[in-house]
Amino acid sequence: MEAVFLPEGVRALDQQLERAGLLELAMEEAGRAGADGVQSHFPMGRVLLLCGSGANGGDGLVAARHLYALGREVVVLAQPSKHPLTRSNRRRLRAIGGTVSPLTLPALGRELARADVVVDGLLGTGFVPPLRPALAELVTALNAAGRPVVALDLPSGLNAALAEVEGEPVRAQVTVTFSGPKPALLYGPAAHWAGKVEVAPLRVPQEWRLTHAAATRPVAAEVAALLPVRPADAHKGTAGRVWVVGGSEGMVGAPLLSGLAALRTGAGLVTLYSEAELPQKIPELMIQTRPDLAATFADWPQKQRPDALCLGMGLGPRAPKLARLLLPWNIGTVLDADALQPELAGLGHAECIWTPHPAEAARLLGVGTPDITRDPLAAAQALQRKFGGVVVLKGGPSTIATPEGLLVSRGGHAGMATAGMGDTLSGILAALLAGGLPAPQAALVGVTLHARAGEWAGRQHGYGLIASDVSAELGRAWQSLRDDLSLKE
Ligand SMILES: NC(=O)C1=CN([C@@H]2O[C@H](COP(=O)(O)OP(=O)(O)OC[C@H]3O[C@@H](n4cnc5c(N)ncnc54)[C@H](O)[C@@H]3O)[C@@H](O)[C@H]2O)[C@@H](O)CC1
Ligand SMILES: [K+]
Repeated sequence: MEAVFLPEGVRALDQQLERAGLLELAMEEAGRAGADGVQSHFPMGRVLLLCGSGANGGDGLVAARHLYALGREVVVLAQPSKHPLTRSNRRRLRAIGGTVSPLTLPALGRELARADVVVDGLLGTGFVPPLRPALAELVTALNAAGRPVVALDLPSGLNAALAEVEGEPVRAQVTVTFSGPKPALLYGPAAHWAGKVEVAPLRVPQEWRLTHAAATRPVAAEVAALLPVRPADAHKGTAGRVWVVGGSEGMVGAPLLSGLAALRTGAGLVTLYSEAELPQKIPELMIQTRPDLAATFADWPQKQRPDALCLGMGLGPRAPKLARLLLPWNIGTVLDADALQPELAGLGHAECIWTPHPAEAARLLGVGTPDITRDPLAAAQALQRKFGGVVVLKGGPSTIATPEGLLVSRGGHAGMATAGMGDTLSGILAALLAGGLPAPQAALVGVTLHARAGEWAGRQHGYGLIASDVSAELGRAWQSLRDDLSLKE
């Protein structure tokens, strides 16, 4: 389980490490991980290390010592520092023969011309934006030189907490981040400045990391362990009955995509309820057309209710009314598209999953879309508190808010930014709920399967993949996730 950190969490963890007498060792490990990152990605040539005045600069000085000890040609330009560990690591570097020169614009210009790779140890989680002009000038010169950069913890000038970019941060090819990733390394546009992100967890107790984490990012084997296993005597009635309630005049494709995905995720029986005529394109889907769905469901006998509902895709303005009617059924319920309306605040129960994309999330919270995308963790949490149940804030990556905390998903790719992808996810989630997974687990497994199926489909179709290609790959995604589990065992 990887921990996702905000700056305040890093500070609290540092204080705990300091009390235990471990902070110096943590800096040693961080700097060494940075040096290893340079060695594995840029094993040749002269290394220029830029070190700031805080602990990020201290990590840079440790990295310089390791690289020097490995025989690399090393040049260090550093700002003056009052930080005790940064100062002691400057002394250690000098003690083994390394040199440290003042970081000035002319010195930087001279050394950039001779450097093969640059290590950015200027600013980490202690950065408070905006970048002061003197440092901003250095960053601009560094980026303009076009040398490959390995950033320590995060590219200097990025606000670790946010996905947005203010001013010009360092552009890195590789970022070695410590303890766990920060939101700026996970979500675009900030993450685009970080290049390839490698996590060096540092050998601190896992509970300490998790205590101070803002969110967690489960590894594949942890998600795979949640995949439901069906008993050998399963039949279509026990494999989960899903109702997809959606579609309207001119919007008939969306519920079909959800239904297809539910089938491909293993739902035993999938029925589509719609007020519009839906084309019978998939013979395994049962289609029920009713002139007035609210009247149909109003006195539906409890015994004949499905195991899970998938509500809202292409449903139109009647969606909130139907949601009000169906949420009290208290069964697994996915609310998507037209069912994502602010008037439903507070109606979510433990087994329901709301699946907004950023624009829908903005509508639900009454804010602008940029307010959602700059801070997806805060947005997902605010949605969960306002609506109840579980929230999947869709994106690359998706953010899952449960009553117990926040999760960040892995996987997926830009080719999945096409129409119908959300309908597919909703169907997957409904099938997992119908199969008996509690909503928080269904959300995590569903988002992961969706992303992985998208990766498989992307290998074949590239940016041209369409939503039904993702459903077609769900079986392979499921299987490959299971394989991750057996690799771990
Ligand atoms: N638990 C962890 O994750 C560990 C983190 N470590 C490192 O510690 C770093 C955090 O260290 P610090 O809290 O000392 O902070 P930083 O080193 O990130 O930055 C603090 C320094 O930046 C300057 N600064 C802040 N805002 C600025 C601005 N707008 N313009 C110009 N300069 C600015 C401050 O004056 C201060 O000197 C992490 O990023 C990481 O590199 C490791 O050393 C040890 C373990
Ligand atoms: K940095």
